[in-house]
Amino acid sequence: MFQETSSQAAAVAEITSGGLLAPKISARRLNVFYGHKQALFDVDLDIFPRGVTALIGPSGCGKSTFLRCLNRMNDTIENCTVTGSVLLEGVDILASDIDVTALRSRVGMVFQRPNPFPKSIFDNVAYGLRIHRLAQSRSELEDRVEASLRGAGLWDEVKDRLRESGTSLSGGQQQRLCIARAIALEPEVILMDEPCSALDPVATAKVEELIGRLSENYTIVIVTHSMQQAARVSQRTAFFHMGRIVEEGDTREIFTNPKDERTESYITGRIG
Ligand SMILES: Nc1ncnc2c1ncn2[C@@H]1O[C@H](COP(=O)(O)OP(=O)(O)OP(=O)(O)O)[C@@H](O)[C@H]1O
Repeated sequence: MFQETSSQAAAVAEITSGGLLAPKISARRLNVFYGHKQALFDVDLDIFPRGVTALIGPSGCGKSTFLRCLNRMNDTIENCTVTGSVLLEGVDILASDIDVTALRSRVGMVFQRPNPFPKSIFDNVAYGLRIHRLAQSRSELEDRVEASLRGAGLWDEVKDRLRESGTSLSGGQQQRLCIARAIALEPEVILMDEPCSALDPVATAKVEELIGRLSENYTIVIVTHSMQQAARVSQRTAFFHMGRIVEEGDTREIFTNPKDERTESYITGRIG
């Protein structure tokens, strides 16, 4: 269950070396309401730079709601109110004067179902670069598209078909295309909401391997229903239950020596 690449091991060492690193993101007293229904209750969580933090817990416990707070995706949901603070390198991203478009280019997101635009493979990756005017010339655009596709481990599979539609790819390739689209903007943080739930085991393994490589350079937060996946890809884990964080910390510790009986029940399959 706990096979680590050397880079993941390095990330673990860095993250766990006496807590020397400042958190990349700190959520404090985060409360989220959908209308009158409260979905998160006073959630505090630090997310450390680089490496992977997994959010686990039973269905409806608030994992996706929490994830969406980290790049203000809850703003798009009518009736959703968020209180508390989410500090990204010390700056509260929930503040009213935050440029949400700029925030989302720093904190990218990959969704449960691969959602490529109905555009060519090239244009899917080029889209954000064009919108944000991140390439000054056609050749720079092409270079950045190639680098992003290489970064997502997809280049060799698509280099001869860049003009074909993104939707013509397999599900696993589409998800890696969405990851390429996210990393094209060189975000600092990548949020992943069950990125493998629609994929077969082979495609899942490729995306997990990719997550391991990306975690050398990016801070990754992943929601997963698979405890095996959380154990394989993450160095830190937070266990949510009924809108609260019950326990969080080193993944190995959470899975081998949980402190709270609700965590233990969940990881041993007694609640779920
Ligand atoms: N758009 C919404 N409108 C109203 N209630 C919502 C909305 N999204 C989520 N909720 C409610 O908020 C609570 C937390 O939901 P959330 O999707 O964050 O949980 P989750 O842990 O990600 O669940 P799952 O694992 O099933 O995806 C649930 O009770 C859910 O019904």
